[in-house]
Amino acid sequence: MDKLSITGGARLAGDVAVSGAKNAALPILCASLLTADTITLHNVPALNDIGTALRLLDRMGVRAEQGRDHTISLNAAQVSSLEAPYEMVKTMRASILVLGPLLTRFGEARVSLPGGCAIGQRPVDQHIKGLAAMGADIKIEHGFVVAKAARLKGASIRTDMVTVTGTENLLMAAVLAKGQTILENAAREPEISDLAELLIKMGARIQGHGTDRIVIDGVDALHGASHRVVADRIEAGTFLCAVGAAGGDIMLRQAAPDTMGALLDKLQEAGMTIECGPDWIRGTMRDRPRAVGIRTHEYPGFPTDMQAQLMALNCIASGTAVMVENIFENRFMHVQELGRMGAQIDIDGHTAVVTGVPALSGATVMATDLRASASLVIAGLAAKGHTTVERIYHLDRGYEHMEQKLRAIGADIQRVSDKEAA
Ligand SMILES: CC(=O)N[C@H]1[C@@H](OP(=O)(O)OP(=O)(O)OC[C@H]2O[C@@H](n3ccc(=O)[nH]c3=O)[C@H](O)[C@@H]2O)O[C@H](CO)[C@@H](O)[C@@H]1O
Ligand SMILES: C=C(OP(=O)(O)O)C(=O)O
Repeated sequence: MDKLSITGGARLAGDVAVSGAKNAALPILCASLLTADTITLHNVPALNDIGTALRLLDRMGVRAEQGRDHTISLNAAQVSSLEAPYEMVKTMRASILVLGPLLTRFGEARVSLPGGCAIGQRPVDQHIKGLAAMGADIKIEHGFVVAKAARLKGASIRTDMVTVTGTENLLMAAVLAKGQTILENAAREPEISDLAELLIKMGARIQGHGTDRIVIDGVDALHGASHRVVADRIEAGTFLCAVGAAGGDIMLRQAAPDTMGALLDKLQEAGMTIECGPDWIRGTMRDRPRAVGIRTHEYPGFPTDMQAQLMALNCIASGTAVMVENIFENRFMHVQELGRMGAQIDIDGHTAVVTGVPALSGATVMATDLRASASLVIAGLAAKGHTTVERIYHLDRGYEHMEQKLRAIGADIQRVSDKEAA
């Protein structure tokens, strides 16, 4: 398994091009199942999760052609399997996003039930409840969600909690359903709006995306379209936190600052100077950061996917930060590893109290999930001495060439592959 070897202390300065958003690209790839025409996507990030999604679609008979410059064309004219097997769903929970498209276009689907994962149980009961309300005969059988419906019917659906992939699955199911679907308590994440914009280009009739009430009038068929995936606000935020913790001056290009309000406010509160244009963000950090408290919340609140990275910054900030994780029950797995680097963090339930120390000290640490891994990298960049981050396959799931992008702005960071380490 690859590791990252980091020598901390370098100031970070320069330009970074932000990749397309993993969490927008994954539902958008699955949306290709909704039509027999070709969908052409630009700005698709080169990530392991995207590879997994393409392999899953390939097994179903979707033909994909990878062009240059992060472009992929997909054609689902010859779908031959309506099943998402366990081996794929277990490596990527977002595989559940094929359920809505398969069921609504082909009238049946068999998708392995995702298990829990490091950050929490993450059930998919709301996806199932919504599809049942649209008339699907849906049950759990031998670890699979098995669903059938001659044609889904529009329905009024209020999910019990705000769910991102739940909203996406129901949105994709509703675009080909008969009649009108109203999704109440819908998630408002920018990745949902990005998916809705592609669906509208394909001929779907959707209103209210980006709000908590989405109204969809089903159509009989969708057609081909092309679309550029929105910038990854979490990747951009991760680089800003790295500069916030290590010090420096970064220019993020191809970014979407309008999707990052809650984080940008907090970084300014921490002492970072932020300037933005329509598609760029410049972040400058000259002094030691000030500790900043957050409560994670659904968009437009502070994203849970940025909690771990901001915690790394708080570890070396002046003052004490109270950080509350409201979305996932077990998303403090990085705390113990940060502690091995000298961080002072107390956890009480879903609250972490981080008392900043003047400096962290490098150590060997183990990554446990995607954003936890990113927080350990940030801590390593800011720490004194040498840090090894083990098990970085989590990082490769969601960050495109992270170490190369960091090296280009002055970080001393190397990937050590299995063979070299042996
Ligand atoms: C691929 C993708 O886009 N992943 C993102 C998506 O995950 P994901 O869509 O899985 O997260 P959800 O928004 O569904 O989860 C929010 C909360 O609702 C709970 N829940 C959800 C669905 C359900 O049927 N039942 C239920 O109880 C979950 O356990 C969690 O506690 O949104 C999360 C919250 O912003 C992000 O951290 C993930 O990066
Ligand atoms: C939790 C995340 O992703 P996933 O839902 O794919 O596990 C993430 O992107 O931080």
